[in-house]
Amino acid sequence: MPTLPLLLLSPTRLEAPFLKGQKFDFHGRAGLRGAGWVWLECGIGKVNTAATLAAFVQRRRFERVLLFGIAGAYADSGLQLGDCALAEREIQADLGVRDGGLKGLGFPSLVVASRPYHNRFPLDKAFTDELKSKLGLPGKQFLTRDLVSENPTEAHQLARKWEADLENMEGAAFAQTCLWLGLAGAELRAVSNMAGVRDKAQWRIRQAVEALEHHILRIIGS
Ligand SMILES: O=C(O)c1cccc(C(=O)CC[C@H]2O[C@@H](n3cnc4c(=O)[nH]cnc43)[C@H](O)[C@@H]2O)c1
Repeated sequence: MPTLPLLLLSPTRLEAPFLKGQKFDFHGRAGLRGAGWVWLECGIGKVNTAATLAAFVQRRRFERVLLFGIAGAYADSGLQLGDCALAEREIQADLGVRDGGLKGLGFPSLVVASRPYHNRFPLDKAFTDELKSKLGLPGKQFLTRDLVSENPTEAHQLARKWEADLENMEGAAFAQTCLWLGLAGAELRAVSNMAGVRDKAQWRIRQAVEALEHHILRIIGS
């Protein structure tokens, strides 16, 4: 029996220039079909990501979904520019009250199999562990916000408050949507910048995308 294709998502097509496949369009989002995989651009930010994923899987069958892209590393994460990591957990850092997140409002954002989730969403453990050992990458705590850290002090405070290693703008929405829909989700990020550093001369986007290329091509077996 044929297995279902792997669904790959990235916020922009700039993070996936190395994928070659049959082009398609999904409500203005770029897509590609390859042997055993489908790639879809999900857009920047949480709303774009959750909406695109939920709409796309409504009429198509997938078991496994991998979100990949660039990200900012927090200074104490042990991650350097160009390094990659897989998410053990995603933190939705925008929701609820400043001290206490959504628990402070007294209700969860999601309940699955009687388990409440507030601001922290695990990625699928089996899929993530498989990728960690196949690719030799560490598992880290990822944090998602609509607003990026705009200076090192803000980045440091966020990292300390949430015990996070890496900052991005989509992952928590992806992890929450996967949990809700019963999809096995994993997330791979390459460090393009240190979080809070806005000087693009200090960013290494090309190096990060090359690191993504290395790992994604291994995953899809190209
Ligand atoms: O101009 C800035 O200060 C700035 C800071 C962070 C990111 C950007 C972007 O335009 C990229 C957003 C895009 O890439 C991911 N990303 C990459 N680095 C970070 C980060 O340090 N904090 C949050 N997100 C980051 C993000 O997931 C988006 O898809 C501009």
